[in-house]
Amino acid sequence: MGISPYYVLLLIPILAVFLLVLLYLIARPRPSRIPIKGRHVFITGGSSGIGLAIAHQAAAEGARVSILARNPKRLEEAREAVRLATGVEVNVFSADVRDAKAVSRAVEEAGPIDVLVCNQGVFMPLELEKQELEEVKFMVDVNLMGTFHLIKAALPTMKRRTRETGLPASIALMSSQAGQVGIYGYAAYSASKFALRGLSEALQHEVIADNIYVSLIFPPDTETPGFAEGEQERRPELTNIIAGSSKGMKADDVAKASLNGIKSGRFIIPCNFEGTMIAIATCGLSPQSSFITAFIEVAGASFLRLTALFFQWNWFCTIEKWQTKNSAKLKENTY
Ligand SMILES: NC(=O)C1=CN([C@@H]2O[C@H](COP(=O)(O)OP(=O)(O)OC[C@H]3O[C@@H](n4cnc5c(N)ncnc54)[C@H](OP(=O)(O)O)[C@@H]3O)[C@@H](O)[C@H]2O)C=CC1
Ligand SMILES: CCCCCCCCCCCCCCCC(=O)[C@@H](N)CO
Repeated sequence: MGISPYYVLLLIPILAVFLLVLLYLIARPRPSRIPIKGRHVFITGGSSGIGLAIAHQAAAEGARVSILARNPKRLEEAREAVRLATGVEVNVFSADVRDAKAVSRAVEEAGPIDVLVCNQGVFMPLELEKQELEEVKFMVDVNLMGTFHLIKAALPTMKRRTRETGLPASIALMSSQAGQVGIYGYAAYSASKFALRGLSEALQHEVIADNIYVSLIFPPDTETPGFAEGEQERRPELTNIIAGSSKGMKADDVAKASLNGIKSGRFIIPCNFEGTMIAIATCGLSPQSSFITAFIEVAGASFLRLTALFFQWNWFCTIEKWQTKNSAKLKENTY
């Protein structure tokens, strides 16, 4: 007599179903679809790399596209490239995002925005000790302050537009996997990208009543002109090794993941498999509209923490080995 111990096993699926139902009820913000077709998508840094790839795809999907960057020649080339590929005429705006007035003029001229993609960004990896404060400030100004300027300029008309059309809108910010985990060589860059997360979490609370969804995009190393130009050879070798833990991507694939995430109103948008793992490991107190992802976050928490600790262990070992090797070399050279 008595209850068979095997009944205990039944508890697992029952708990899982209970948890799924609970998460379905409480996941916030409520899921939404954000249409792109026929709507105004404004992309900063849209003349190169990831931004240009997003411009191409948004145009191909029937959006009205505007791009903003500094260099007018590169903007014209981008306009031409999108026209050749899709037949769509892109509006171009030359401005430096560090100049709040110039940003606000461009945004006004472009007209009300439905999807704002703050993608402009600069990256100069270097150990903080060797990096000039000027470069630190440059990254913070372009990556963080530039994003503030854009949102401040676009928000009032975006709000009016969602009220008038009844359709949800989106503000998407381009962070980086280096905005989820700080790694060697990225003290300044990571600071500028982590900051976007605080901005996004707070902003999502403030704009949900206006039917605006905030998205944060976290790409790994991506093949772009900006990445090819300086980063790969300039980057400290330890940064190369650690960043190599996450598989690199093509700009087109990052753009596809970004647009899919934006259209589904996702708060956090990972781009590759490692990115999905990092997103779950670093979910923290962030908004989550998908109850399925919420379920994975809850069920996977301890396992992913353990995995993350193994990654850190591996990285610290690499750093230690590297430094022992280098100090040996240094000694050789002095004798
Ligand atoms: N490539 C990568 O490995 C990764 C990139 N990212 C992020 O993705 C975003 C795009 O990167 P990626 O495509 O590689 O970069 P690129 O260097 O290829 O392009 C950067 C774009 O931003 C514009 N831009 C730069 N500074 C300013 C400024 N002050 N004002 C206005 N526009 C500016 C550039 O135009 P112009 O110079 O004419 O102003 C260009 O259009 C960045 O935010 C980056 O941090 C995230 C993870 C990985
Ligand atoms: C729990 C499981 C964890 C799994 C793996 C963790 C891997 C972390 C890799 C960090 C990569 C940082 C890339 C920065 C890209 C970038 O922004 C620059 N190219 C500049 O643009």
